[in-house]
Amino acid sequence: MGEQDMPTGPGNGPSNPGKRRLGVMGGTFDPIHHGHLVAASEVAAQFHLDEVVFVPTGQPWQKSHRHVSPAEDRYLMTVIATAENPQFSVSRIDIDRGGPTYTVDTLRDLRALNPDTDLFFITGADALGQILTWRDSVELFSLAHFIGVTRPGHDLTDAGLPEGGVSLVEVPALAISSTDCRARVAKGDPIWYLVPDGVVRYIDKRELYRGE
Ligand SMILES: Nc1ncnc2c1ncn2[C@@H]1O[C@H](COP(=O)(O)OP(=O)(O)OP(=O)(O)O)[C@@H](O)[C@H]1O
Ligand SMILES: O=C(O)c1ccc[n+]([C@@H]2O[C@H](COP(=O)([O-])O)[C@@H](O)[C@H]2O)c1
Repeated sequence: MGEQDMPTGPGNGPSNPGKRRLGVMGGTFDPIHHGHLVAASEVAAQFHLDEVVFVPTGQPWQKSHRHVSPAEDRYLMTVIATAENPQFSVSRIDIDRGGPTYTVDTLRDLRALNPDTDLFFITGADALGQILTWRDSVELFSLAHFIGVTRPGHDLTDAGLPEGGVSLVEVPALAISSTDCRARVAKGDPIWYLVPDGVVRYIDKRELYRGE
């Protein structure tokens, strides 16, 4: 996409020449898989992002009904998965803050750490559909532009969300979920090529998901 095709206007978020453009991909990443990586890569290209920071949750309060792997394991798998891409980084802010993870805190902290930067929060169709249940959901849209990406099995719609606050993006669809990866490991099925090779080896080394 050339500079002339740069997304602009109310539906495509801010276009402030000279300002850094930082993508934010929040997730529990239990484990991180190629669906996450493809979504981040595609949005980075389409929205001319300078960098995408992956932010593993500390305590995902909407997943409190199930066992979540230790934050350090999820953080390390995210580092392993993103290490080769110079445009990707990983932040510990949600883990180090402690307590339940709220995206409003993530975005406030990232704004403070990154002055003169426009933030683009990347989220899948399933999470986008739930956003009005998130803490301080009205404030969220003043802190970042939201980008909803397609995910097999979930309709991608911005119905009910503030006009101009959200862009919808088609990414090459990968029907991978962390839930399915965990279930495959528990059954002894392979997860090669669903997650990066280093993540397969880390899961094996740490014996994650075997008893689930
Ligand atoms: N295959 C996928 N395609 C596009 N987006 C995805 C995909 N998998 C996850 N996402 C998005 O990535 C973000 C983080 O997802 P998360 O870490 O919860 O993974 P998950 O696969 O949904 O996990 P789980 O199955 O445990 O709920 C969410 O916004 C989610 O919608
Ligand atoms: O802010 C909230 O209340 C909130 C509620 C649920 C999910 N989120 C965020 O949505 C992202 C994906 O979450 P999850 O649990 O689907 O991995 C992650 O960054 C979470 O912190 C945020």
